[in-house]
Amino acid sequence: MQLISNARAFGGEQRVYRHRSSSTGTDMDVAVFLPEEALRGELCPTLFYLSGLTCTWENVTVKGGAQRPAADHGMIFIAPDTSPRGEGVADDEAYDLGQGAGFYVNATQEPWAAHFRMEDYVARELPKLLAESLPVDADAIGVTGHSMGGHGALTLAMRHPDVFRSLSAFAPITNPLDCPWGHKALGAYLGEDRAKWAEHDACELARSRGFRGDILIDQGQADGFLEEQLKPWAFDAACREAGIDLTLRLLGGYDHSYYFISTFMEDHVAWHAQRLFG
Ligand SMILES: N[C@@H](CCC(=O)N[C@@H](CS)C(=O)NCC(=O)O)C(=O)O
Repeated sequence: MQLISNARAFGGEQRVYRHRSSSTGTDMDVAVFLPEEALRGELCPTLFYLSGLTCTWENVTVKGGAQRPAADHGMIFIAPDTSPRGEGVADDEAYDLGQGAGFYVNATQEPWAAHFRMEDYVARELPKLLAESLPVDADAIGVTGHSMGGHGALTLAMRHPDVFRSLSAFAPITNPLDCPWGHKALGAYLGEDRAKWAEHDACELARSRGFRGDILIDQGQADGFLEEQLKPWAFDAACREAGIDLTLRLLGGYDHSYYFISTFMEDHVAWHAQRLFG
């Protein structure tokens, strides 16, 4: 891993690394906040934050406000990119497909299949690479995310319970089988067989695989994507059916932006800290 930047923050360090990814076949950038404990070499619980459409590692790193609570709890905070990037990588003019919109799946369809392998990257390659290179406690990794990244957090945690032990999300896409973003992206990456989409639908996964812990979701009630794209009530119903303990907080007046995320980031870091510190 090549260190691209490093800045002191809250007694720790905010770093950005670049590394060659065997999953995507591209260089990937990833932001890593290390608290003071990690700088001393102590193994630390670690929270992955998966970002939404159009984002890179940078949005949450500069606007999410995660560093102070991560430092307070002695947690490492990881912000991966949302897709492979670069000239040789397929793309689409729309903001909700291609670069910046990897949807945390392994694409099987052309022209995406060569590089768009974000599930392997986030759930397999990155936890291993980080645990080998930094004081990441591989037995204490949690995952959260926003919007498309909330979908990534919910689905990857349920598909990879050996990797992710605690789970929360901000305004997640909960039912891609039943929303325009989901139809477009999963159709493009996985093809038209809806049975393949169901393997990456949080509602379906709640019923088929479940999650052994409890789950926190925060959702702003003034979020413009709420009714058409996010549908947290669908996930609420699925969790009730599956007997999963979901805390769904509907927050009056909050929208889809990083003002919303930064307001509640502290609660999410604390949620994961309570579950990861054994
Ligand atoms: N650009 C899109 C919306 C994209 C969007 O809202 N992206 C969210 C994630 S789904 C985000 O985090 N944007 C980056 C930011 O706010 O820094 C639109 O115009 O409708």
